[in-house]
Amino acid sequence: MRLGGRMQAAAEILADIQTRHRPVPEALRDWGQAHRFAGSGDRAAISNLVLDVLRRKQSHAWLMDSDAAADLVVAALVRQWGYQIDALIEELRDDRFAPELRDPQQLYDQLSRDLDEAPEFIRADCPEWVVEECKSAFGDAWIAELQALAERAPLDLRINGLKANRDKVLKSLRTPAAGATALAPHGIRIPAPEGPRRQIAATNEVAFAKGWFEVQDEGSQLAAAMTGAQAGEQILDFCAGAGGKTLAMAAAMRNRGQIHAYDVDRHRMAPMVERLRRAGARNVQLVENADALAALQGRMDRVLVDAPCTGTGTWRRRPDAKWRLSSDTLAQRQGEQDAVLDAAALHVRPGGTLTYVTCSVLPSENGDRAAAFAARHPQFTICDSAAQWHSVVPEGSPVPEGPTAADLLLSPHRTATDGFYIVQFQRAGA
Ligand SMILES: C[S@@+](CC[C@H](N)C(=O)[O-])C[C@H]1O[C@@H](n2cnc3c(N)ncnc32)[C@H](O)[C@@H]1O
Repeated sequence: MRLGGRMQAAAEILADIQTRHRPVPEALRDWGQAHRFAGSGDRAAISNLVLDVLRRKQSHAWLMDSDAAADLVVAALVRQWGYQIDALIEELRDDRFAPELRDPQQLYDQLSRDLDEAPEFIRADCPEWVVEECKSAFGDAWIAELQALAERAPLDLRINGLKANRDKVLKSLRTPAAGATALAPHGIRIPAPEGPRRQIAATNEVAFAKGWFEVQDEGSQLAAAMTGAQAGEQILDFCAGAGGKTLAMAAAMRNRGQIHAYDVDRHRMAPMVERLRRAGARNVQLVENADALAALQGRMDRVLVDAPCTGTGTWRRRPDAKWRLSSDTLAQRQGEQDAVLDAAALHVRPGGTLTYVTCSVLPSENGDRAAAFAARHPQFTICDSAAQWHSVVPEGSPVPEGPTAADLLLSPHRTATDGFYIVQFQRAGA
């Protein structure tokens, strides 16, 4: 396919997402099934274009004075893919599948408007109703923070120390752009490809099948490391899901001690069985029902709550979620977060720790929930995260302090990771 056909396809898929409120992966898959002639390069380019438009949908629409999908696609090609307007017009000139472009002068005038004149939420490319929360999370840097959340994300891998090391994985990948992550001790980063290019399919690698690495954002790797899970300890991963952090803790514990992995939705844990086998992790026990948790009460050295949240910290990877988020969903998550913290806290032994993590940057899911928990549970005090941070990351890495300075707030702008909030409590007594 030539560029015009790809643009047309992206516009059709965007219209489908908009009008039928469909998740992006579903809309892309259906388009692919209905257009089997499209090669893998076409599919990658179309998918990149759709996701790029969604990342900057609002500022594109403001500049173009239109939220028509075809106009947003043109804006993405110029603003995100680096096309010069003249070159774009030239490339589309004899392309019969290309969408009709506006008059070149009008295009030029619109795309060179000064975005600084747009309202703040347009410059930040976020829903207007989250502005106050974002200001309170990031202060003066909030627009830069939100703009960083509107960029493409790299692909991060976590080396499984039970089976491999960084050099071994880097050699097997043979991807010149791959290198060590700046903060996470077992991470590899492959930068996001530009324009239409495809990211490597890491899960098709032999090294992946052998369990040498997992795909995991650097922020998520750091969140798991911040639990401080040590060999020989008893750990409860209370919101284990498919086990991203369980696997990271199992590797850190060198298979010694025990991780009890629980999730209220046990179906979510099913993929973990195969992931654990592949990783050679043998110290994880899946807890399939809440009754079985009773035996663990008051006995755990560490409990991790990787709480259900709005996922605002992952907007780079799931830009459609940004536009679907509602204040009702946010309020619902807060209730779930309080409940899950209260339930998980029962399992911490005296002197043990409780780590609360979200992949959100919104204070009402983060510091506010931590403060409310501390007020309800005076036997838990907030630990100073800085010492633990320094024990995980390379010397001299600044502490990405959260609002209380004892907690942490990671973000694409601060730490070049997804957005994560991390706070640790210690239960009184020894
Ligand atoms: C952010 S996801 C966990 C991701 C996982 N820890 C990982 O690293 O791959 C949050 C999980 O919390 C689970 N959850 C929600 N409410 C819960 C509750 N009350 N008790 C336990 N798990 C809960 C959800 O089913 C979901 O799988």
